[in-house]
Amino acid sequence: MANLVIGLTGGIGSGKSAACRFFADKGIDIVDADIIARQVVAPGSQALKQISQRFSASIITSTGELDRQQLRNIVFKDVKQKEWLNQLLHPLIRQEMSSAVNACQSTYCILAIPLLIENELFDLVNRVAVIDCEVEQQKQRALLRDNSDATVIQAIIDSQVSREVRLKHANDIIDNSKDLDYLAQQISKMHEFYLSLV
Ligand SMILES: CC(C)(COP(=O)(O)OP(=O)(O)OC[C@H]1O[C@@H](n2cnc3c(N)ncnc32)[C@H](O)[C@@H]1O)[C@@H](O)C(=O)NCCC(=O)NCCS
Ligand SMILES: Nc1ncnc2c1ncn2[C@@H]1O[C@H](COP(=O)(O)OP(=O)(O)OP(=O)(O)O)[C@@H](O)[C@H]1O
Repeated sequence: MANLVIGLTGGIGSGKSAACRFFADKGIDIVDADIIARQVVAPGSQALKQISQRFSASIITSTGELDRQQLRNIVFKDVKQKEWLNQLLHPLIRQEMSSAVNACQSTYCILAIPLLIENELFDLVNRVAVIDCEVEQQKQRALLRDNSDATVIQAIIDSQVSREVRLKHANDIIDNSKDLDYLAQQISKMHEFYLSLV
């Protein structure tokens, strides 16, 4: 197990995955909650079966996979459905994250969790690092990346804590308001700092 677990968080489109790639380039083990969230609904899983029973069989594609776009459009338009999904998936995701962190080998590791603050997962990490940019940049980046309309992206932002609240919980702030080269520089500095702590 790594000596130091850094919880990396940030709103949709803030740059968590981009930041993780730069940490991984330095040999740091990454545990990514979004990847685990996909594994727990893999084809044939119990959770996927429960999702199709609640919504409709058409939420599973012909190849047996979850139609994520369809579920995204349902849950971010209806808070009750989102709560149901969260209650089903969050305990499973939490359990898998714990095991994955225990298996980390690098000097320190990164646990990237979009909802670290919302779900008060502070006991899983030693420090909280927030990847930060303007909300407008978040929206633009998420819109460019995802096949979602602006209303859905806004609904996701509204379901997460505000930038101000997130920053209040930060031990470390990673500025992602400029280009990716600038982000890489920020990560290099943060990497040196984390190495100095272990
Ligand atoms: C609704 C789903 C199927 C949509 O899938 P899709 O591939 O379109 O999006 P993806 O999973 O890549 O999530 C994109 C971003 O949306 C945000 N987001 C996802 N789920 C949630 C949620 N329940 N509450 C708030 N924000 C969320 C996060 O910022 C995340 O990084 C998926 O997000 C999901 O299963 N969500 C529930 C599990 C969850 O909470 N995952 C995120 C934290 S572990
Ligand atoms: N500094 C940057 N300049 C330009 N594009 C960026 C920058 N940082 C990230 N991006 C791009 O913005 C999009 C969102 O970034 P990324 O996927 O890393 O965010 P995320 O926080 O992981 O999002 P989510 O919470 O939705 O999973 C991606 O297409 C990414 O390549």
